[in-house]
Amino acid sequence: MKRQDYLSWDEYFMGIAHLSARRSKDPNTQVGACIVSEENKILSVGYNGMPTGCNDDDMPWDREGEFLETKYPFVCHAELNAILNRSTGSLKNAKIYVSLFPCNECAKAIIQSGIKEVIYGDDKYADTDNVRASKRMFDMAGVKIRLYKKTDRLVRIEL
Ligand SMILES: O=c1[nH]c(=O)n([C@H]2C[C@H](O)[C@@H](COP(=O)(O)O)O2)cc1CO
Ligand SMILES: [Zn+2]
Repeated sequence: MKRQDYLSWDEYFMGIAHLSARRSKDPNTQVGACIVSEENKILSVGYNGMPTGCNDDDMPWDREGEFLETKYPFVCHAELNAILNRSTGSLKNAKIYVSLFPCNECAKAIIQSGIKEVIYGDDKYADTDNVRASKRMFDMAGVKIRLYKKTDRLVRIEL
């Protein structure tokens, strides 16, 4: 008989999103994204980080202060990185697993790339206009949004 406790597709892809987030240097919020095709094949992954060539150690990671002294104008979001990391082929009808609900800028990129479903783990910024704008655009564009349902399964990987 086959194993019964194998990971579901949702657990597998959300797990990869969370593992990718562990690469993030952001001291406050680590975000990971995993894009998969309609056939559940992984197309791309990403996490939030500074643009290529912009040294992590020379960039600010603060949340407050002078705008140019914070991370906000510089950091590349996990979803955008995952979209841009896809070297060839289209993302039409793909799904994106993200540990955090996408901001409005990422929502635009998600819609324009042809992604049709967003499965998110956390929505801690739900009360912001940013996220309200995302939801409005997803709704109008016919992009399905779905909260990832936690299974309480713990996966321990020895590294
Ligand atoms: O959808 C997202 N994707 C994403 O990668 N991020 C990144 C940008 C920042 O590095 C960090 C948010 O930082 P903070 O929670 O401290 O404001 O998460 C943030 C959001 C939501 O705004
Ligand atoms: Zn974003």
